Amino acid sequence: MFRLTEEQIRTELSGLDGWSVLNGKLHKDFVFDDFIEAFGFMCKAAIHIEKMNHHPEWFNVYNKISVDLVTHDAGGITQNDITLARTLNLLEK
Ligand SMILES: C[C@H](O)[C@H](O)[C@H]1CNC2=NC(N)=NC(=O)C2=N1
Repeated sequence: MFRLTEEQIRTELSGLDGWSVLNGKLHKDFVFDDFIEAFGFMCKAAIHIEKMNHHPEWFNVYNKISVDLVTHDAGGITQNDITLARTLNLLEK
């Protein structure tokens, strides 16, 4: 898996609501109604994450989840990170 160029990342970001590049990783802060909604999102996401074998760096406090996506094996952002970001946005609804 190859790292995406700045240009490719910028293009992909235009279709990824709420995501940005922060410290070389795709970043988004999710906010839910309460802790159970937030944790339920993490549970739903876990199924897709495991299926993709592509894992986020995420931090949860009560109803908020900060997510960072980077491909560790490539040392940067790859298509897998874009795909997972898109998947997380679909689960957010
Ligand atoms: C052994 C296992 O397949 C690898 O470590 C996978 C697991 N999940 C992963 N997740 C992420 N974000 N990056 C990786 O490079 C990665 N590699």
